[in-house]
Amino acid sequence: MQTEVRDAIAPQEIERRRNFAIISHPDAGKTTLTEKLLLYGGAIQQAGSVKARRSQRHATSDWMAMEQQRGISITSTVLQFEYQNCLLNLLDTPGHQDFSEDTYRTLAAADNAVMLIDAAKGLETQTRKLFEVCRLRSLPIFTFINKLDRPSMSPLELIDEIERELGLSTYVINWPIGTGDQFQGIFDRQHQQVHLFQKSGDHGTRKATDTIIAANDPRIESLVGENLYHQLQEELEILDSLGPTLDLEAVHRGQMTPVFFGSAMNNFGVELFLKSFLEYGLKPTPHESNKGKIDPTYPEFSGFVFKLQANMDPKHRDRIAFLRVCSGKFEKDMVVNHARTGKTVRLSHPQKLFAQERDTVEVAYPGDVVGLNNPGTFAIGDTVYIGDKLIYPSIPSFSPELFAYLRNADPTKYKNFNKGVTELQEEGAVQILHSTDESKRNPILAAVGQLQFEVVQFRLVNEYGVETYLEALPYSVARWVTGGWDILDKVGRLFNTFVVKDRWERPVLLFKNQWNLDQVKGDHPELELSPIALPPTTEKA
Ligand SMILES: Nc1nc2c(ncn2[C@@H]2O[C@H](COP(=O)(O)OP(=O)(O)OP(=O)(O)O)[C@@H](O)[C@H]2O)c(=O)[nH]1
Repeated sequence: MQTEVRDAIAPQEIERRRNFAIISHPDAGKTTLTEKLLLYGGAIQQAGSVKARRSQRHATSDWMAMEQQRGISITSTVLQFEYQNCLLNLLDTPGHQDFSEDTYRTLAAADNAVMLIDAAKGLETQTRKLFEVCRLRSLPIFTFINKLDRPSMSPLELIDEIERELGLSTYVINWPIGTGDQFQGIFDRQHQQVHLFQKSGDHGTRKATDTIIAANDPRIESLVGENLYHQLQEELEILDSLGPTLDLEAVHRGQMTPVFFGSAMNNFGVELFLKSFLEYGLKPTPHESNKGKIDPTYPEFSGFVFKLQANMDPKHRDRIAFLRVCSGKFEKDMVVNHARTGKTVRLSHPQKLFAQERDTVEVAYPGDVVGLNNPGTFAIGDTVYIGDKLIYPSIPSFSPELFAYLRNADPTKYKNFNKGVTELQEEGAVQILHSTDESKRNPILAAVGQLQFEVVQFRLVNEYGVETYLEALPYSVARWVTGGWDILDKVGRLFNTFVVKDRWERPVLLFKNQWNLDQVKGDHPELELSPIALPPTTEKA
């Protein structure tokens, strides 16, 4: 075990970092907003290049050819960029909702979430689901309501929906003046300024310079039109009288969300959002561990793995573990302790995962994410540390919604089949359950979306040389039995329920629908059922 105590890291390296993930429903504009943020950060010269780089990479990738065929993104990266001397880490997640398990895990490594909403649609299913995951972690949420240049719901209605349905209080930082064809700009309540909207002729591929005028400038009425001007005055009065003041502590506890309006495509409202996010967003936060909260200023290096990904570069058949740095300074080639195995590991070839480009990382600080070479060393949730033994909490699995037996088409390849299934399970590509009937050996794939199945089958052929077929099971809800097998034995037979076991041999109940689940809950109030599962704690230090 390494005993050398390192120097405390420069506090400004922690102070200037902000780490966040974007949660949204497909099509709300996540890619567009990401590109605009990178544009302001100077990480790219022209919006559109992230997508372009992605597709270049697709051309050289094999299993990710699926992404290209379907025009979806399965992989995720971490985009690091600087703005006004702050360093932002955007934990980018797959766009497609079938891969939301991946997003759930990524949220475990995020300090802040940006909730992106399409102004015409309001809250949508995927956003609600991801919001629930953020709530579990009490993540601060910054809301950006997008596409104001298109016909939208009323802004007051949008705010009301967030408050009512998510139980989140709102504080409006900027307010739209008109929407759709009538969209004239936004009112910045904090600086008492109006930013006039100009449609960007080039789809906002370059940075925009807003025309800003002071709120008391007499020209505003004529610039935005008499009707909208009066409407704005009325709405601002409503906001002033109803809305609470910005309570930063409540924001940081995830109970109040600062709200911004804009149009990512037109680069409008994006910079104002970015500036406020830097001001109010949480800096790298302390993380719970077996030794209590570990502050980012703790001088020893520590971090945890939140995601694994294989074959990002098919030429090398590589496997990457995404490590979130929690404390101390990460240095290339450092030797660290691996909490789960008790072994020491040299962290060689660390990578920065900007879009699809890889750069070697020499140093990294709390809030950063580093890509580590992973020839099977790391599993999701693993802690690495220097100094006193630390263990960060495991990363939960969420209820899958689709289930199918996976059958091996060629029994002579059973070894490859088993290896492939085990490795894909460890990587978190899919959850695996098993029937309690020993004669039924085939694993049950359990996923959030159909495409997860397809990726597993595709990769089993491409990486393990095994053809498989699926036999769908008619269930849509899974619940872990908190009390284990004993309580289940006491309860006796359950109707309309399929009892299976997870990879740790714990009981899981599958239901056809919510109604069946509610019925079982009603009939057996003594059964404690959980939609979330944590790996069993193998060790306490
Ligand atoms: N009118 C208008 N269109 C927008 C705006 N922002 C994004 N869009 C369009 O909305 C569509 C979806 O945007 P994307 O950025 O691809 O959305 P996404 O959320 O990344 O989508 P997924 O990849 O499916 O998750 C695209 O056609 C964008 O051009 C906006 O401010 N105004």
